[in-house]
Amino acid sequence: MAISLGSIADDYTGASDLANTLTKNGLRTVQTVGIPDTSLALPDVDAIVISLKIRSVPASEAVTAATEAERWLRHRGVGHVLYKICSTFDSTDAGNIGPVTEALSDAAGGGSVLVTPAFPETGRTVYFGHLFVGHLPLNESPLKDHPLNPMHDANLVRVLARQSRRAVGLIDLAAVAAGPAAAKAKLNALRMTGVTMAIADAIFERDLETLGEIALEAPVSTGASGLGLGLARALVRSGRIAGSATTEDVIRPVGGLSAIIAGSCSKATLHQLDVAERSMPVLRLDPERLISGPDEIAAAISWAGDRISAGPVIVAASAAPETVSRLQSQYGREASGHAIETATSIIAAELVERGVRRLVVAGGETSGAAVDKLAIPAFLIGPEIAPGVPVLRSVGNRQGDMLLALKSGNFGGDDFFAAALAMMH
Ligand SMILES: Nc1ncnc2c1ncn2[C@@H]1O[C@H](COP(=O)(O)OP(=O)(O)OP(=O)(O)O)[C@@H](O)[C@H]1O
Ligand SMILES: O=C(O)[C@@H](O)C(=O)CO
Repeated sequence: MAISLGSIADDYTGASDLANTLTKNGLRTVQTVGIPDTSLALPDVDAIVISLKIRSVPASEAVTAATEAERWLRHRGVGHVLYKICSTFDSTDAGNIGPVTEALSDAAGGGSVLVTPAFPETGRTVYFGHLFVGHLPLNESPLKDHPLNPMHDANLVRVLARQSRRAVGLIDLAAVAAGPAAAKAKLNALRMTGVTMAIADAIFERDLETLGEIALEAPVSTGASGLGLGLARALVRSGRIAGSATTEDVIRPVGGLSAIIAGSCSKATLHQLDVAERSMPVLRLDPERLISGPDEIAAAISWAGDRISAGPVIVAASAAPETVSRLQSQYGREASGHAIETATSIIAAELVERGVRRLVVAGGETSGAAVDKLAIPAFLIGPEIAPGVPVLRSVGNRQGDMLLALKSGNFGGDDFFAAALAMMH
């Protein structure tokens, strides 16, 4: 199997977002959960996206997991590895984007690394190193209230520098808009001054096409789906890939029951839950009871069990920022997040035991915990439900074929949940 592009994604929803972008741009892509076991039969693909759950773990753990995945990819002949990060640059001053990028680049022999979270299709643009979410700078966007990685600085050169040993510079829009030669010259000029990581501005897809072309000349790059688009288009343009990916067969019906589990507390998910509540039963979990013992989990499973044969149900831990901060000040940020993810993953697994085969999960960490609990080793990529969210078909799991959607917290339109279920039969 000749794999042209390898990616290591720092969370599972991010991995399916990237796999969706690569597929839409012609690359036959598979998403694996961790490094695939040798016994797992993978289809013939152009790109492989290894999903890890390393966005919010200690930096040293993230580095170990990512470098192991990099070694696995290089052994399979992958020439370029994209470290897939969040389009809102979710991280803390302790990492993990800087440390992992440096480790991957060092493992590949050093050199300059392009870094850009721009993803114009979902409103993420970078100008003079400042990340915008729609019309708002990152630090004024809803990401300022993220439960695990609140973002308080839109200047990514500064954010990345705080996490990194290497010096960080900027490839500004003027250089990017002038095309690959000018952007490359800027990257080289930075390198002459000892700067080997560069945040790259990008506002339009053509900027990402430029960046994809120069990124492909190096062994490693770091970015979100926008850079994935640039890399995929550069590979197809170069003739190295036929660009023939198709998705329709992936959504062959699987039958069974359907359910939605939400642990994302993003503004988008909270609104999507309110909209879905008009047409589906929604159970709002009590997060405090979830943390303090198993009763709330048992009650949720029983509530869902009573309703699910009549149609899809939603079980949600999601809450507004004030409620989240109250809980976090009582139990700690990581402890409460982890306890809630564990609880929602148990509920997801129990529902699958009771016949759910079509499952939507909202939230990256929440999806990671659920997919791990279900022990799904890989996914094939189906058609897109909303920008960044494809239908996935499970591969190699003991429950048999399932259709899933792993929704990044901030993605999807108002009616996302109904739209997702409408594509899964
Ligand atoms: N009511 C709540 N109070 C505190 N924390 C919560 C609550 N509900 C969920 N959480 C936690 O908030 C975190 C949400 O992170 P998650 O990655 O799942 O969503 P997201 O950040 O919106 O999605 P993405 O990473 O895809 O953007 C999880 O750790 C989850 O367990
Ligand atoms: O890039 C994004 O915004 C998403 O794919 C993601 O990583 C959210 O978890």
